[in-house]
Amino acid sequence: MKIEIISIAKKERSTYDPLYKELTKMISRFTKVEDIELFSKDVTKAHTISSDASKEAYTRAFSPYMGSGFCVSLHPEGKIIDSFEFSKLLNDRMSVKFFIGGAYGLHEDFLQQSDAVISLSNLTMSHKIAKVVLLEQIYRGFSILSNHPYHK
Ligand SMILES: C[S@@+](CC[C@H](N)C(=O)[O-])C[C@H]1O[C@@H](n2cnc3c(N)ncnc32)[C@H](O)[C@@H]1O
Repeated sequence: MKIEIISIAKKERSTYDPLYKELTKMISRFTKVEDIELFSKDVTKAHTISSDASKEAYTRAFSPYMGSGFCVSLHPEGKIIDSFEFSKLLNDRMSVKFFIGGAYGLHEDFLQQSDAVISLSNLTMSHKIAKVVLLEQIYRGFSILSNHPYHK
């Protein structure tokens, strides 16, 4: 199985890097996670235009990654699920792709194309924090699926 986390984010050092590294290492006992950060000139330009233009640019950046695998979009107004439901997203799949939007979120059309749209809570988080929470839930999800004591 392969997991990809694809986000609209500048490739730069972050305070959260040690957490990403630690959680990715924990998950590696179950599967490999690839962290893909995208921030094209198209996105930079769209940010100077409008929220809609920005969301369209995010969709263009994501489009090469859509169409294969099980595509899960992260959206504050998505479906609130618990960790057991989250674990089912990972169960028996060859490829799962998680999409984290940019400053303006994700386009409605993109959300409709996704196989699932989930919320991590009613709180809106920065994309960097959303990735930390997502990684921890991926580890917890695999722990649930394999009856590992991490999830008590
Ligand atoms: C700064 S937020 C975007 C906020 C934007 N106003 C919106 O409504 O989506 C950047 C990204 O982080 C992710 N995110 C933030 N909070 C989230 C939450 N509570 N649940 C799921 N994803 C979240 C989403 O992918 C979002 O597109």
